[in-house]
Amino acid sequence: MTVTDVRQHGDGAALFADHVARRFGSVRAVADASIRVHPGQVTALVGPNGSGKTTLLLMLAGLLAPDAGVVRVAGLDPAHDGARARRLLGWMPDVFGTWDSLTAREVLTTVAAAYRISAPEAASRADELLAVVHLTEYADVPAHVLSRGQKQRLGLARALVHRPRALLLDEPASGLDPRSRVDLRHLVRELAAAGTAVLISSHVLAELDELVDDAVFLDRGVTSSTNVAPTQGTTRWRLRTLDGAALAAWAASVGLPLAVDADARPPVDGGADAIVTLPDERAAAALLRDAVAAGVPVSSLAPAGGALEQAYLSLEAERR
Ligand SMILES: Nc1ncnc2c1ncn2[C@@H]1O[C@H](COP(=O)(O)OP(=O)(O)OP(=O)(O)O)[C@@H](O)[C@H]1O
Repeated sequence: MTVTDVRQHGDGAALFADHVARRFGSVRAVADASIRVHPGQVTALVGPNGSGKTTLLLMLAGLLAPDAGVVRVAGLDPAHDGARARRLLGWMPDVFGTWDSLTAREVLTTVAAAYRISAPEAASRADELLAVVHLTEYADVPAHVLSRGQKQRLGLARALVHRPRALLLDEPASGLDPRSRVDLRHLVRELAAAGTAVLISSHVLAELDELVDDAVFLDRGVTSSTNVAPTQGTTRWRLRTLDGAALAAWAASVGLPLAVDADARPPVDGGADAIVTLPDERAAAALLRDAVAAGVPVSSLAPAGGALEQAYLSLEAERR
């Protein structure tokens, strides 16, 4: 297969964007974005506010045409094969939208009808999905009565009505309580295990760490070169001691560089927090053993932030 063929057919990816760009007047919302999500894969689309995440998702969903570049959904071009591409795709926008007069159940059966799912099948699919997102008791309540988090859950159910092969989730966890976030994680992993490709946009990295297989970072409309796996093993560790002077003296004696931990909550009187950079968990265990043996009162040593957060910060540092 030639490079042109790969671009034209999407490289076997369920979701594929290659050097995609999109402007709004003078604003370059997406400048050069490339992404691949294969069946069964969960990928995070991570970037600061205004970096172009929603714009990129809208292009993948076929709701916005790119000015340049190639978008494919399971090999189909949403611009020319819109109906077939949409049939394969589930889209959960960051806000639920105006479906206010319909009940939760009607929202789902209406979407099912749009996908030409028969009425009996639509009714049973709606019941099934309302149970999945824990909204069964709200089935016959108008959607506008639902809370923000409940609307989010209904939005997720709506995206799943037609059993899509690829799923685009824009900030799906915003407004969800902790229980619903855990449920969302389990549901997304189940969908992926069944072969669905999932792309999740978020700037809340902590909740993505356990969920995603890899991540694409977007900054000012430009993706990092390709999908990157969250770094395995943690490099930055937060060390807290009850005696800052003892820690400083021991670190100096063994040549261990300590960095100030700007994010730490204030330590107890005389105590201190420091960031140490370590290659892996074995090094962390050794450091803890040696510090305690040298009489440093260490009260905790833990990874400073998740793997995704660290990958994101190191990428940001490289770009400065
Ligand atoms: N319809 C539009 N018209 C004009 N500018 C737009 C439009 N949509 C997005 N933009 C601009 O494009 C840039 C990227 O916006 P986008 O919504 O894609 O970012 P985002 O990464 O999803 O942000 P957030 O994390 O805040 O949701 C922003 O500067 C935004 O103001």
